[in-house]
Order: sequence, then C-alpha cells, then structure tokens
Amino acid sequence: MIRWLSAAIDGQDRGRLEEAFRWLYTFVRPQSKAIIGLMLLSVCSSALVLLQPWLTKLLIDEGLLAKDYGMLVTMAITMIFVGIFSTGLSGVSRYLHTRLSGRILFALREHLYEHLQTLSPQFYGGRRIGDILSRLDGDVSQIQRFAVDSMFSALSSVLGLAGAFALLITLSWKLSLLVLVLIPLEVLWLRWMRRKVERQARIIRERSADLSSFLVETLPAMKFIQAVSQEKRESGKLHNLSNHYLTDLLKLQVTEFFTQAVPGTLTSLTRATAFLIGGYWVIEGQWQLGSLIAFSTYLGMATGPVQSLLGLYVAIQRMSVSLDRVMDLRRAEPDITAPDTPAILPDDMQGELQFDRVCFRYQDRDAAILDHASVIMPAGGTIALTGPSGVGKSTVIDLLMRYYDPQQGRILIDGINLKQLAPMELRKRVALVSQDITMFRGTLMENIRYASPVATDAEVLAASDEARLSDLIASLPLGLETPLGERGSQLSGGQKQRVAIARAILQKPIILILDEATSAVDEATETEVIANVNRIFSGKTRILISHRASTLSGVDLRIELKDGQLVVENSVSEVELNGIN
Ligand SMILES: Nc1ncnc2c1ncn2[C@@H]1O[C@H](COP(=O)(O)OP(=O)(O)OP(=O)(O)O)[C@@H](O)[C@H]1O
Repeated sequence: MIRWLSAAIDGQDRGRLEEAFRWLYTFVRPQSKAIIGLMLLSVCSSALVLLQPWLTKLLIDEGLLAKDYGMLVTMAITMIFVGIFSTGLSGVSRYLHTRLSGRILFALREHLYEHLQTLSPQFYGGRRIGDILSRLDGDVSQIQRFAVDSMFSALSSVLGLAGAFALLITLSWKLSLLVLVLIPLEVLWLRWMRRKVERQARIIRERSADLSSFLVETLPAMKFIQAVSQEKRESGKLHNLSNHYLTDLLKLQVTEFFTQAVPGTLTSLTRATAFLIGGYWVIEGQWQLGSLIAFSTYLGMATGPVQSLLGLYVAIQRMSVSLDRVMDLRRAEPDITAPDTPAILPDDMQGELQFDRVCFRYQDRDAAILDHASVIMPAGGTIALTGPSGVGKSTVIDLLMRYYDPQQGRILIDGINLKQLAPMELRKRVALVSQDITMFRGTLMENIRYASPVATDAEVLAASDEARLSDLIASLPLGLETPLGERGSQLSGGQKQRVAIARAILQKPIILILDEATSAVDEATETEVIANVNRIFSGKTRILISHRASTLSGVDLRIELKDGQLVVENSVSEVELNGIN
C-alpha cells in the first residue's frame, strides 16, 4: 500500500515519501478497529445504494408494465424501508467518521507539537512562526482529509464500481462495453493533468503560509505599527499577499476544473450513447424500459466512482505536498537531547558553575562567542556578567540553561557536565528572570504558578508577598484571580518583573539568573528589586547581567566577557567566598 501510494506521486523522492507514509501509518494503525467498523458500514451503504435502481426496475417492469398491483405495493413499501435504513446508516457512519477523523487529526497535531517542544531556539530563529502554524493547521488537516476521507471514499468507490459494473453486465453486456472505452480515456487524461495539480497545490500551501506569517508578525506589533504610522504600508502588504493568493487559487481552480470536466463530459457522452442504443432496443421491443432506466442509473453509478477514484490521484498529489511540509518539521532534529542514562542532581546541591575551556559559535557565524573560556562561578555567590552589547552574555546564559551545547569544552554544575543531564532536570534547578517576561492569557494566579503548577494557593500567596506583589493584588478587582489579558498587557514592566520573581521563588532554584531583568524599571525600583532578590535568594548562586553600574555594585564576583574569554575582573577574598559557601 505504502509503495503503491509513493509510486502514484510525481516529483518527490520515493524513499522520503515511503518514510513519510510509514510515519503517517503509525497514527492510522491504532484506529484499526474503528476503520474496520466503518468499512463494514460502507459495504452496507454501498449495497443499499445499488439496491435502489434495481427496485425501480422491478417496480416498472414487474409492477407497472405487468399491471401487478401486489408487486407495486411490495416494491413501494420496500423502497420506503430501504430509504429509512439508508438514512439511519449514513447518520451513524458520519458520526463515526468524524470521530475517527478527529482522533487522527488531533493525534497528528499533538505529536508534532510535542516534537516542536524539543527543538532549540536555533530552529525557531530560522523559521517564520506563521509558516509553522500553517503546517500545523492547514497541512495537517489536508493529510487527515486524505488519510480518512479519501480512503473511505476510495473504498466505497471500489465497492460501488464493482457492484454497478456487475449489474450493468447483468442488464446488458453489449452496452457495458461502452464503459470499457470510457475508463481508459479518463485514466489517460488524469495522469496527464496530475503533475500540474501537484505544482499548483504546493504554491497555494506556500501562499497560505505567507498570509499566516504576515498576520502572526504584524498583529502583536500593532502598537508599534501605529506608533510609526505604518498602517497603510501593512494593509498594502496584506492586499498584495491576498492578491497573489487569489490569483494562484484561481489558477488551481481552473486546472482542477479541467481535470474533472473532461471526464465529466466523456461520461455524459457515454450516457447519451447508451440512451440512443438502449432506447432503440426498447422501441424495437428487444429490451424493457425498466432495464434501460436502471442501466442508465448504474452507468452514472459506475462512472462516478471511476471519477472519484481518479480524483484520488489529485488528492494524493495535494496531500503529498502537505505531508512533505509536515515531515520537514518532523525531521528537524533537537539539538539538545537527554543522555540514555542521565545524571540526577542531588537535592542538597550547592550551585557551583564551572566553564572548562568552552568554545561556542553560532552556526554560519565566523566570530566565536566563547573561545576556550574557563571560569568558576562559586556556589552561593552573586556574580555579575558584564561586557558590551552583542558580545554574547545572553548566549552564555543559554549555554547554562542548555539551549545549546558547547562545541568544545565542558560546563559543569557541582562537577557534573551539563551534557550528562536531561535538560528538564537542569532547568528545574535554574530560574531565569529576563527583560522579556513571558505572560500567558489567564489569571494572575495561573501566571505566577506557571513554572510550578503543583504549588498550593497558600504558597502562591506567600511567594507573591515576598515578591512585593501584595499592593498590586489588592488593587486588582478580583485579586489573584484577575485575568491579565493577552500576554499580560494589563501589567507594567515592573509588575511583570515581580511576577517573574514570584515564579522564581515558587520554583525554589539553586541558581537564579537575572538577564537585564531590571532594565525596564527606574533605578530606585531596581535597587529595591535587587535587595529583594538578595534577601529571598540568599545562599543561592545569583548571576546578574546588566548595563547599569548600580545593579552590579556590591556583587561578589565580576566576570567580563571579552574576546571570547570569561575574565574575572575583581574577586572577593577566599575568606569571604568561603563565608558565602
Ligand atoms: N540564534 C542566533 N544565531 C546566530 N547568531 C546569534 C543568535 N543569537 C544571537 N546571535 C549573535 O550572537 C551575538 C551575541 O548575542 P547575545 O544576545 O548573546 O549578546 P548580549 O551580549 O547578550 O547582547 P545584549 O547585551 O545586547 O543583550 C550577537 O552578535 C548576536 O547577533
């Protein structure tokens, strides 16, 4: 099956496609019971559909023309029951179909989302979020439509075609030869058209991704766009994107129209020919009227499935484009993985950090951020990391959080190489408060509790108190239960910072990092925040990054990042450090 599907698709690497289909099959296989159930329902539905014209034939030939009232009534009653049963059956199968379809769709999307959670900032830096969104949404739906809808329509088409063809031969084998001429012509046409459809479907998916990317980028930036009066320019961009999309959509529509219209016209011609020949036979008394009507109906029933089976070719081309786009996400490998047997950090860890001849440079960048840099950040100390803008301070923090691994050298926490740790295990012990604080739609309580979902209400309240959030909570209409709006838009910079500190308190970290955390507030607030942090997190290793001299005064150790080296600028005496420890 997988080989057959791969062979039906043009223009793509066969091996890659087989791999993609095998992956897709892992989501279909768990639903095999539901699929078998639906297949049985499909068989029943197809049989009922095929039964209807035969009942009409009996009604006309054995009832009307033979003037048999008993037969007339029996057929009419049978038709009513068959109709009711068909309707019930189609309702049940539509329900089961939606359930199956939804399960596969959501399993696919959830799997991809979990995979995306393992990818590093490098991956997200190189991608447009709108494009990822479009792959997760439009492309995944396209695949699911194929995996479920097209497959079932193919099954009922095969059943319909086989049944209708058998009944056509039963009614008249000579007229049935017409179908044998029609089918090869339709097949040839669709084979010719499918490459065009595939190419245009890819363009449409890319246009849709462009549109999503545009909206994802500009909507959150609306305040800035208004501030610099560039509304018209952005509307113009949207207009251009929409125009391109529409033009390509119309091209695809025209191509799809001709792809379907030619077989449709051939079918009409065949039907007309069947009526001409069959009609002549009826007039000559060689055939019955009921048989001619049933034949014409079965002809439609036979050519319909042929078209939808050949339309499957078109669906496969469209789906293969989406599958390739989704697999592109799936194939992105996480840069950071947990070792097979990760080391466990002890509960009584100290929080000493050591850089041991660490080298790191970003891909495609010449300059090294760290070039055999070595330093020890003592446990329990306050360490300032300084250096001019763009030198790599945030990158050092990313290395500490294991968003990246060094290309050479080791980073050790209490003597354990970070590479030996599962990233999650490490990040639980390190709290990061940065300038850019992530807030989610939800209440203040939910936002504070985000990193420690098991924290009790009392713990959240105590942490809020320590982070000096009490005044804010008292001023909010619903206190901690007040919704904060999209991305915490109702809070000031300083208030968000306190939320971040409350989060860090709940996390109970061994190491606390403040990366430009206080740059959004005035110096007085900053002094208060730093004093709070020192009070709350005393005894923990604290790393501060700031451009302000006032933030960095009174630290135990100053490390400057310079020419790829971590240079200790001033150090407190051994005695004092021992005192900290
Ligand atoms: N994902 C990335 N890929 C490639 N280069 C990057 C990436 N992230 C940062 N850089 C580059 O690495 C260098 C260091 O960036 P980083 O943000 O670590 O500096 P910084 O010292 O924290 O700067 P600032 O003080 O302005 O915040 C910069 O030149 C930046 O352009």
